[in-house]
Amino acid sequence: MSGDVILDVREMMVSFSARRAGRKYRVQAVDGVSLSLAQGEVLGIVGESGCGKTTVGRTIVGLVQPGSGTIKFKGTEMIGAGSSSLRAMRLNVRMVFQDPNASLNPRRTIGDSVAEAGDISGFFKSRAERSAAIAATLTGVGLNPSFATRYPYELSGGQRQRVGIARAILPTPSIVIADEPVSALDVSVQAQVLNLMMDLRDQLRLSMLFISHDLGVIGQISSRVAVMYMGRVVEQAGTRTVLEHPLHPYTRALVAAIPKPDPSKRILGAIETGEPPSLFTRPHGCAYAPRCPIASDRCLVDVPTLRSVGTDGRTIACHNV
Ligand SMILES: Nc1ncnc2c1ncn2[C@@H]1O[C@H](COP(=O)(O)OP(=O)(O)OP(=O)(O)O)[C@@H](O)[C@H]1O
Repeated sequence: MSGDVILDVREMMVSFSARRAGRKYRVQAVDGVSLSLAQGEVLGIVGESGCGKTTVGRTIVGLVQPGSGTIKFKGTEMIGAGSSSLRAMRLNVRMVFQDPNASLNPRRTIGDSVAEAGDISGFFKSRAERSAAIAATLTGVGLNPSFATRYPYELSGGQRQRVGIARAILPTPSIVIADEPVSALDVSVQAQVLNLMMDLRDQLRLSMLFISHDLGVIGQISSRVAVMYMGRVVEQAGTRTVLEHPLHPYTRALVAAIPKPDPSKRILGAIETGEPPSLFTRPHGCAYAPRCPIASDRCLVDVPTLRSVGTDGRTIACHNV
């Protein structure tokens, strides 16, 4: 990784209480995740539904409290920080949510939604400045400024997600955490919204955490990828390295599952053949062992920790590669 680190997460642990068959459990949604993000970098976080990706993003922006760990934004610890540091961080680290229908208030105009963070923080000096900033931001995400007086129901899904992005970039933050920002959209619209995010990354010099279950989508926008499985990072490396030479057996299964133009060349990975994981029945050793084609006896008892492999900053948690 090059450049200044602006976000540094160490050993993040997050658990939730859950009920199953009348009994109360604590499930460990995030189990010791460490990540860092450099200025202008896009780090993809990929993994199956329930692996804890969203919880990592929501914890970084302060929507979920971690059990332990550290979250440093530009060198300042955010967990337990005073309200002025937290306010500054909230304005600088913003989230684009998966479902623009759920994240936009149906009773607020688009302009009011886009200006919300600026309004709360006292960013705008005058009504005129506020209106101009809304118009410029809507234009920047490819929407006509006249959308400011409209309501979410008047917009298509793709337009609503553009509003979701506009909300996250006014005022301009340092970091955008995009949680599955295209997965609720039609395939034809996905590419347009992805292109918009890449343009904004370049124009505004944004750093991004880009969360997706789809390694194909992650591959288009991210410079590095962290692969998560059951609350842990199992492999982290440059995107090309991950896509062209995946090492962890789970990463290999994810890469094999990326749709190929020729369906006969599509390999069925273990991810499609094994049992999906459950946090209620976490295995003792490596969480992936029950689905892993190369698991050994050690994997059933001993949790692998991340170690460096090779020279390009790749880390991997596997006993057998
Ligand atoms: N508020 C909550 N209360 C209880 N359990 C939760 C809560 N939020 C998440 N979980 C549980 O934590 C685990 C991780 O969820 P999370 O949403 O972070 O995963 P994910 O990888 O983002 O999956 P998805 O793509 O389906 O959102 C899941 O088992 C989920 O049910």
